[in-house]
Amino acid sequence: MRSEGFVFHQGRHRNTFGSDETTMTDKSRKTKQADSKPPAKPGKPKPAAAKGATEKKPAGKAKAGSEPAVVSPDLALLRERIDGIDRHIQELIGERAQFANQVGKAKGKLAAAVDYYRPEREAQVLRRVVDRNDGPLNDEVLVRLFREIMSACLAQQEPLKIGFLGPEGTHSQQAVYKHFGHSIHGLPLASIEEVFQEVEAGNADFGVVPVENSTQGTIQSTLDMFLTSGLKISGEVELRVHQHLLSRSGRIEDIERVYSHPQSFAQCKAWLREYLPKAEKIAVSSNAEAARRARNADDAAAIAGASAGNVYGLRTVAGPIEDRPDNTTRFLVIGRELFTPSGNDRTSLLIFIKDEPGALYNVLSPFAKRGLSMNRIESRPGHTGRWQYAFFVDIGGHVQEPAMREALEELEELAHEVKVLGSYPVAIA
Ligand SMILES: O=C(O)C(=O)C[C@]1(C(=O)O)C=C[C@@H](O)C=C1
Repeated sequence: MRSEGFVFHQGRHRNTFGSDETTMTDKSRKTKQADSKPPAKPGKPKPAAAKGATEKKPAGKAKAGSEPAVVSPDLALLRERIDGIDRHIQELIGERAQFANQVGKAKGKLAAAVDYYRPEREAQVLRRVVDRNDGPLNDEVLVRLFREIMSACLAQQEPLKIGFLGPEGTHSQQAVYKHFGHSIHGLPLASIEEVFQEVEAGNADFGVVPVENSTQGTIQSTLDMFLTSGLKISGEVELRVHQHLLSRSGRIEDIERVYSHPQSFAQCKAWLREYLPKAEKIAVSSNAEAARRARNADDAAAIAGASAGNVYGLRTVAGPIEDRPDNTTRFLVIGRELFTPSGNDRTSLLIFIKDEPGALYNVLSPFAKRGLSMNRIESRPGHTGRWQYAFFVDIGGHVQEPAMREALEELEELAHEVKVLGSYPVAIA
């Protein structure tokens, strides 16, 4: 049970764009994460020391948040350097955008924005960013910045249209921004089913849907959609999910009912038992919907992400309040086509096994034989009537790579039916 790591808040919480959502790659765990810690007390940012310059304390005492009338020469010099670097960065971003435009033209006259999008190339660019990173900024921060640059470069053609489980302020929306950057056109939709439908109909270029949570397990409704949908998985996003208790008044003593999505209630079970054992718990379709309802009464609260609090003007009563501090949700990006290998990919398969002894062992052996690792296996009723189970399996590799291609050919003989749901880059930072 959680005994520390959340704080009760008194004021309206500040916009924490991106700072409450980080990922859980091995590399990121190694680096010190300012943004994966519990909310810190407000403090003055520390500038990184510029090469060859030492910062002396400015003479005279300044009030917090203000500066002495005469700025010290050292401070002025440091700012001059920053100004120069900013000019340089800006020129380079402009130059990059021009080249990205030329790349777009080199692709020929394509029908729509989605045809210019290359997730495998973006993954390669971002992996290089991570490989090059020597600090002081951590991998997540740098990946986020470069994501935004690529997002803006691509949007020169036309912004991508991305469907997600709305309304505004959901963790799904955060996952959209994390994967595609902010230069997109987001389409908040009413259900996961609708996200699939809008991508199938071509009204959205891609959709982002939650598939599993580290605390709560699989989101069955998403997996079940793949049983009948022809859509392909083109990416995955891992999002550190922090839950907050949000209300209009910001006072815990006022709260008699709490709205949230069932998954979020489950993620905060111990906290609720300890601090709000008597409050009525009301399940709704999303956390953002919970926040929307909580804004209408002082005795109501919502469990949701910080961004939902910003969207609906709620105060943070306490947070983060999830029982497990590593609470992470994995989302899938769904689209209409398969993309080429990025060099570090995962393949998701749906395998309908034959109703015979050893069937599961048989269907997995073609991968094991070739050293292809299985990251995940999940069984669901097959919905076919005749065949009892469908297995969702994630394997390391891409369908266009020889070992995977051979394994799939062998598998075709052993399984009742095999559906390739997608081959896509492994989530980055
Ligand atoms: O390399 C490409 O194909 C590009 O279109 C350029 C670029 C980029 O900005 O780096 C932009 C969009 C694509 O999704 C991938 C990369």
